[in-house]
Amino acid sequence: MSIKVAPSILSADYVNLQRDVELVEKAGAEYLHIDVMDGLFVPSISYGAGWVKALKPVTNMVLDVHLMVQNPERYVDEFADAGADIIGVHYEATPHIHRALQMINNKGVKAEVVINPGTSVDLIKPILHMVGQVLVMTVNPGFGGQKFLPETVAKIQQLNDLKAELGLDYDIEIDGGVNNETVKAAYKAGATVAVAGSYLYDKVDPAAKVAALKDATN
Ligand SMILES: O=C(CO)[C@H](O)[C@H](O)COP(=O)(O)O
Ligand SMILES: [Co+2]
Repeated sequence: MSIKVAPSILSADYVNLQRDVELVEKAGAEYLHIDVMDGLFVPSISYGAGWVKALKPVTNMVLDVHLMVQNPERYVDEFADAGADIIGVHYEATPHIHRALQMINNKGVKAEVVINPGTSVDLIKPILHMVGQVLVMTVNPGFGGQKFLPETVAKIQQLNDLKAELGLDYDIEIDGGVNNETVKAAYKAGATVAVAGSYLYDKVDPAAKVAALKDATN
């Protein structure tokens, strides 16, 4: 089975957002990745729960919300109520990662923990049983268009091994610098979902790029 594709709207044309969303959905993308940035955890400010609410009725894709926000537990209810299907919180963004994941699970939303390139998988072992998805950042968070960091592949492999060892069933998502070449090693190591922003949207034909990611992981 090929990798699930999660286009990041960070690189889409905001004035023609519905068009760009429909393009990738028709091409077979399963998730829509929504990057929320607060100007504190990461330098930029992007968009909030209002965008999730607006996108909910125009797509059947899984709304995959990546909170790059300090103390994300402050916003869990708001994003869940807006229609998020998955809410991801950074291990590095809160001293209360367990509580944040509890809150997401209590809302009936799939909980995701996110780790930066400098964060070890060992640190999230105690909470892996609480998540439906782990997001391994393959760049440092905050910006689209960066280069994939190959040293993150070992962490994907470790998470895949742990899944079997602990008898758990989470998806492993990768985010940052993903294209039809970099996706290959990550898929081989166990990645099941690939976020792609600039690769899909910066140049021509996002639909062909969705197909290329699937072909590269077939
Ligand atoms: O979380 C993110 C940035 O922090 C984005 O999802 C990611 O950067 C996607 O962009 P690209 O595919 O261009 O690297
Ligand atoms: Co992201």
